[in-house]
Amino acid sequence: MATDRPCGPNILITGTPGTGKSTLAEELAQRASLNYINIGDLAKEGNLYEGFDPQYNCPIIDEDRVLDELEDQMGQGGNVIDYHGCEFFPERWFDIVFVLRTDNPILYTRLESRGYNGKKLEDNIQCEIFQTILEEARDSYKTEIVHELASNTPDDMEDNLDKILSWIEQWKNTH
Ligand SMILES: Nc1ncnc2c1ncn2[C@@H]1O[C@H](COP(=O)(O)OP(=O)(O)O)[C@@H](O)[C@H]1O
Repeated sequence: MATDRPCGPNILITGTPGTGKSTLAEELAQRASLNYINIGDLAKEGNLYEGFDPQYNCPIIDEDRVLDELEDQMGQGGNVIDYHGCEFFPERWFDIVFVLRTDNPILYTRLESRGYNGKKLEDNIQCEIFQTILEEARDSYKTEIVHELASNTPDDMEDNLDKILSWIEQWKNTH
């Protein structure tokens, strides 16, 4: 069947930092033979920044330049995008959006072991408590393509991979 995405579906894996986006998205891309794109790494490699946030001690991504950089590739399809936000991407880019969710004590431990502390740690925990990214995703995309996935344990990850891989098979059969 003809498709406007010759290389497969575009999948967004989003969620609060530490919920397991990179771990899941990299494995998914490998198993499904899709391109893995980590927005943070892409910005770093291309120096796609527009300033520095002293509060969080990190550079600020130049969203317009990130979008320009990815436009052609997203048009081809077959991409797994990994980013802790979802508002600035065009809605038309994604066929499905997964929002990873992690219980607070587990997330706290993961972020602490990543070296987060103080305000950065607290703000990220608050982000998860208030399900900020899930709300963002529901506001930015059709609700039927937004799916919440538990991401607490390795078993969760295997379940999530199975679910997404079978969704990809279905997508291929209908496009
Ligand atoms: N489903 C999971 N079960 C247990 N640990 C996980 C799971 N997913 C990720 N992790 C661990 O949590 C930490 C953060 O994962 P990472 O993929 O870097 O998160 P993110 O990309 O969302 O910031 C890593 O140490 C990773 O090994």
